[in-house]
Parts: sequence; structure tokens; C-alpha cells
Amino acid sequence: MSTAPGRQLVADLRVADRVDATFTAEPGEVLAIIGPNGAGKSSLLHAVAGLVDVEGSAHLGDTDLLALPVRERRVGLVFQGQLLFPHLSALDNVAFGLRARGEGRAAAESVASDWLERFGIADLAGRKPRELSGGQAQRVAIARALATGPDVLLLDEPFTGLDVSVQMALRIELGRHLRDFPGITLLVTHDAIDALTLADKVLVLDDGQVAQVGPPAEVAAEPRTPHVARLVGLNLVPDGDDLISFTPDSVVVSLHEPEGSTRLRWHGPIATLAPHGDAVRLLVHASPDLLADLTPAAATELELVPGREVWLSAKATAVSRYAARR
Ligand SMILES: Nc1ncnc2c1ncn2[C@@H]1O[C@H](COP(=O)(O)OP(=O)(O)OP(=O)(O)O)[C@@H](O)[C@H]1O
Repeated sequence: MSTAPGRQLVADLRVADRVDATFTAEPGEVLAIIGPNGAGKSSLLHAVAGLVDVEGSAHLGDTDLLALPVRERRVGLVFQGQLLFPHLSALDNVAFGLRARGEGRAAAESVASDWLERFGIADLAGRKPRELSGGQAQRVAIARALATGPDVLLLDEPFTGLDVSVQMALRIELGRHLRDFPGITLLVTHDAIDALTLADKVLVLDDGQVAQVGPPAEVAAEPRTPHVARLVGLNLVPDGDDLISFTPDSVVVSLHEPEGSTRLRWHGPIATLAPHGDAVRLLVHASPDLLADLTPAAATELELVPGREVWLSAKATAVSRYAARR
């Protein structure tokens, strides 16, 4: 366990022209960092880990993280494609960090063995990484990061590249371990499910800047960036100083301009048309792009095909309206 639990992280980090982000994280909190490709998510984690040049500040309680040499930062890393040491067994991989910190072999192996047990892979202790499946190797990598009792755990897309069923099992397991973890977890993910199920707080990064921070349910209900809206399956349209969001199934699709006074109407060509659950989901190149779900019968009736111009409208009662910026 961490030697110094209970310390808040207060960070104001700038990485070249890629990241300029201020955020805080509470002890025991899982902060999910989401945003489009190239938003700067990995750069932000690398900055905390000390893997890139960074300006600004990062304090963990009274400790100035950036002033500490990298190996003295109590930070656990699980990065995309990060390899285990190929020549070490699973047990020795997990024990490595403890050994590097000066623990004796027996003590380090006992802690490592305990962590393999907690991840349900004690029987794989003697295997080399090449003898492990992707999911097993990732369990070893996460156990290795947690075994040293870090103050901050950095997870960068920890489930990428794994089968969906393995991802689900590992997500549940990780959630269990994170609930007991007294340190701070920064979890970079492109998956709304990770953010909604594992995180206490979500930070949305857009072009290196913090676009939104809040509890997962709030970010999902009132997204402020098109990327997050799409992640949670909502349409998002700017309207003056406000944003409005609405579900694809609340959109009415027609071939002619809707009558009535609603301002909430758009038109454009159908870009794609695909099954979505029991419905047919359209992506329409309006301004902005919008999703609309309708029944297969309605799609056939309207003779909808890609390229066809359609009108979309949303009932005022079906939209959620909120300020674009807090
Ligand atoms: N070492 C580097 N030197 C210069 N530019 C970099 C470096 N690493 C990343 N970048 C650029 O900085 C931007 C942010 O990259 P970063 O990998 O942090 O984003 P990301 O949000 O993690 O993206 P992804 O989801 O694709 O992994 C990108 O435009 C990327 O090309």
C-alpha cells in the first residue's frame, strides 16, 4: 500500500504545444482522461511520469512531483503496448519494482505472489511473458504497477488490443482493485464504458486543453465536446451560448422541410445507414453531423439510401439545453 495515502494531486502541466491542462485529483479517486486521438492524453500521463519535458507544477500534498527525480516518483505505469520484461517470469516481473526499491528477494516475491493471487493468476507465476495470453500479460502488468504501492497509478488504454470478453472481465477486476487503492489513478481511455464504470471523475481533453471536468454521469448527460457526445451516443448542437443535446431516437426524419416554427431542424445528405439494435441508424452530414434512429419499416417507407437529402427535426421537449461553458 502507499506509504503516503490521502494526498491530493494538484497539477498545472504544459507539454510543448501539445498540452496545457490544470486539474486536481483526490486520494482514492479514479480520474478518467478522455478525448479524441491526438488530444494530448498520453502526453499528459507522460508528463506526470516524468517521461517528457514539462513545464508547470504538480504537487502531491506537499511533495513537488516535478522536482523529484523520475525514479523517486512513486508512480505506477501501465502503458499501451508496454512490454513485460521478456526474460523474467510473471512473478519476477511483479517483484521487479519492489526489488529495485531495495526489498529483499523473499519479501518482494511474497508481495508479488500475493498480487498474482489477487489477479487470479498465481498458477502462472513461473511463466515467461511469451507464454501468457494478452489478458494474462495485462494482469501481470497491472499487478506489477500496483505491487509497489504507488501514490499515482497511470493507466494508458489498459484494455487496448484485448478481446472484448477479456476486456470486460479485466475491467471488472481492475474496478475491484481500484476501489481498494488509496492512491490516485489517472486512466486514459477512448471507451465510454471505462469512463462510466471505473471513473469517479472524467476530464475531457480537447486539443491539449481541459474542455470539461465532472462526474461521469454529468459528463455523459451534458457533453461539451462533439467527441464525448459521440462516445455516449448523443447529438450535440451549438445554439447561441448554449449547447443542446438529444438522443438519435428523438430525431424525426422526413424528406421535406418540417412544418411549424421549430428552429431545431437541419438538413443534409445521409452519409451512412446501418443497423443499430432494433433500429436503423443514419449519420447525416448536416451542420453539424447528426445521428438519427428510425424503425426499419420507416427507413424502407422513406426509401432512405446514402446520399439522399433528408430533413431532421428535434422536439424542444426532447432536447437537453445547457450553457456551452461554465
Ligand atoms: N514526442 C512527441 N514529440 C512531438 N509531438 C508529439 C510527441 N508525442 C506526441 N506528439 C503529438 O502531440 C499530440 C498529442 O499526442 P498524444 O499521444 O499525447 O495524444 P493522445 O490524446 O494520447 O492521442 P491517442 O488517443 O491517439 O493516443 C499529437 O498531435 C501527437 O502527434
